Amino acid sequence: MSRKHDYNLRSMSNMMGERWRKAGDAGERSLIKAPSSASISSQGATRAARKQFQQDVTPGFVYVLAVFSALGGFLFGYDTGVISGQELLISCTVTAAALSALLGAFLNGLFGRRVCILLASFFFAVGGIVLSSAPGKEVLLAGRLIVGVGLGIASMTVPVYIAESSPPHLRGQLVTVNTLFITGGQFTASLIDGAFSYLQQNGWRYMFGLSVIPALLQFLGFLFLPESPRWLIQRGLTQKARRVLSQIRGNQNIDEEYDSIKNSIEEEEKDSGGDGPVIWRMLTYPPTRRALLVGCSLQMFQQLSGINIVMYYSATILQMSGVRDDKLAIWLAGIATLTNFLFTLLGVWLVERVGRRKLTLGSIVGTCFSLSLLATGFLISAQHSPPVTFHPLDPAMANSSCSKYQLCEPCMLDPGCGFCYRENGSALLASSCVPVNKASTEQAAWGRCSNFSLMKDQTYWAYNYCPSSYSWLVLLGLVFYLAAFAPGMGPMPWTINSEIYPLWARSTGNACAAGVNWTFNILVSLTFLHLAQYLTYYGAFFLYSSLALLGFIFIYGCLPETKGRRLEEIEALFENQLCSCGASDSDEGRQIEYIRVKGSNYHLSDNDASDVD
Ligand SMILES: O[C@H]1[C@H](O)[C@@H](O)[C@H](O)[C@@H](O)[C@H]1O
Repeated sequence: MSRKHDYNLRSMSNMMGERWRKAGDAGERSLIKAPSSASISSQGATRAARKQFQQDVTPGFVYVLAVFSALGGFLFGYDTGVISGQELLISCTVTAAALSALLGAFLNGLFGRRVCILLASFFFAVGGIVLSSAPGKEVLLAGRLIVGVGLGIASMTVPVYIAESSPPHLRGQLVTVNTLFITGGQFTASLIDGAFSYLQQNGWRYMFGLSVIPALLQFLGFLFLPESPRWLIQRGLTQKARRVLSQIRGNQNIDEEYDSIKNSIEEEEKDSGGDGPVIWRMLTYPPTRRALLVGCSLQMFQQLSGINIVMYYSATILQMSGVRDDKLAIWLAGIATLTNFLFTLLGVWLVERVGRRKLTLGSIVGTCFSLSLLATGFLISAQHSPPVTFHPLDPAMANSSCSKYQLCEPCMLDPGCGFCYRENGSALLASSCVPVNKASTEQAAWGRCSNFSLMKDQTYWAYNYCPSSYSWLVLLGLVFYLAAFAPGMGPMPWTINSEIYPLWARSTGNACAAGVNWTFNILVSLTFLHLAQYLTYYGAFFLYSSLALLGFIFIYGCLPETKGRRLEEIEALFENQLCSCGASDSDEGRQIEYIRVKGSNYHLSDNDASDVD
C-alpha cells in the first residue's frame, strides 16, 4: 500500500524545516527529494525502502483502537434503531443526547477522550440494564434518558479520538468507520426487531438488554487503550504523549510527528489569543468561527435531508407497495437499514480516494434528486388516490371529521382517521374512512377494521398510507436515496467535524456540531407528521429536497478539502473569507509520497518538489 499525502506549501515548508533541523539527531537523517530523481541512488533501494515503509507504517494497533472506539457508533445506531417509531422514547433520548453532547465538550477538555468514552460506555451499559428490567413506564423513560446521555457523549468524543490517533492518510477512513458502525447498529437493531416481533411478551426487554454486551466490551477495551496523544500534549503530559504516540505508530520514530504536533499546538494557542470560555474564543477568532459554521451547517443539512424520516418511513413505504403483513414489513424494513450500511461501506472506501469535499457534494446532489423522485412518487400516488366508496351509518360517525373525506389521501393525512378497505385482486371494494382506535393506530375505533379476526379476510386497515399502484416509484426513490446519502452525507459531517478545528477548539466544536445534529434530528422527526398533514407527503419530501439543494449550494461554496492534511494544518484552510474556502482546492493534485527507510525519511516522489525549495 502506498502512502500519499496532499500538503500545502506552508505546511510543507514547516515540515521541511523540522526535518532538516533533526538531521543528525539520534541517528535520524532526512532527505527531501530533489526535483529530479537523482537523489535516490537506485531503483532497488527505492523498492526496498518502500517495502520497509509498508511493513512499518500502518501498525495494527490503530485499527484495534478505531474498532473499539467505533463500538460507540454501534451503540448509537442500535440504541436509536430499537426505539424507532416510539415518539416519546425517541424525544427524551434525543433531547438527552443533544444536551449531553454539549456537556461532553467540558468533560473532554477536563478529563480527556478516553475517560469520556469510558463514561459513555458506562451509561450505555447501565441504561441497557435499567431498560431491560424496567417494571413500568417511568423506569423505561429513566433508562432512555441514561442511554441518551451516553449517546451524546459518545457521538462527539469517538470521532475526535479516532481522528487524533490516526495517521493523516488513514484518518478519513477510520473516522468514517465510526459511521459505518452507526449504520451497522441500525441494521442489527432492525434484525433484532424482526426476530423479537414473534415474542409477544418481553421481547423488548431482550432488545434493550442486548446493548449491554457491546457497551461492556467497549468499557473493558478502554480500560487498556491509551489517551489521545494530542490531548496529552495539550495537557503538558509530554512523556506520556510520546509513549502513546510511539505505541500507536508501532514503535516507529515519532520525533518528527511529536514535535510538529507540539509546535502547532503551541502556535495555535498563541494565535487563538484572548481569554474566556472556549466557545467565546472560537466565535471571536475568524478561522474557528468559520469552521464552526461549516461544521454545524453540515450536521444541520444532514438531518434536514430527512435521513431519519426515510429510514423510519421505509416500513410504511413497503406497506404502501402491497406488503400487508406487519412482520414481513418489519423484516423488509431491514433491507433499508442494510442498504444504508452497505453504502456507508462504499463511503469508507471512497473517502481517501476522492476526498471529503467531492464525496459530500456528489452525495448531496444524489440525495436531492432522489428526494424529488420520492416526492414525485407520492404526488402521483396522491393524484390516483382511491376514493371512499362506503359510508358506514354508525352514530359515532356523525361527529367524526372522517366522514367528510371523499378520497383516501386526505383521510390518511388526518391523524384521527384511517382507510379501511377490502381488496379483490387489484380492485378495492367497500373502502371507508373511519376514526382510529385511540389506544392503538393498528386498528379502527369501530367497524370491520376494529377487529383483527374480521380483518383477516382481505380486509385491510391503512393508517398512514394509501394503497397505490405507483408505489414502486416511491420504492425506487427510497433505494436511490439511501445509495446516494449513505456514502457521503451520512458519514462526512462527522468525519469533517473531527478534523476542522484546532486542538484547543476541537472538543467544543464537535460538541456544538453533535448538538446541532441531535437537535435537528428531533426537530425533523417530530415535525414530519404535522408537515405531512399540512403539505401532504409529496410536499414534505419536496421541501426536504429543496433543503438538500440549499445544502449543496452551501457545501459547494464553503467546504474546503481536508484530505491528507495533518490536523494541525487544517486551520489554515479557514483563514480566508468564508465561502471562498470551497474554491481553494488548488493544491489538491499535489501528492507526496513520504516514506521511511531504516530511521531516515525520504520523499520518494513529489510532483511539485520545486515549490518547497
Ligand atoms: O450519520 C448518521 C447516519 O447516517 C445514520 O443513518 C443516521 O440515522 C444518523 O442520524 C446520522 O447522524
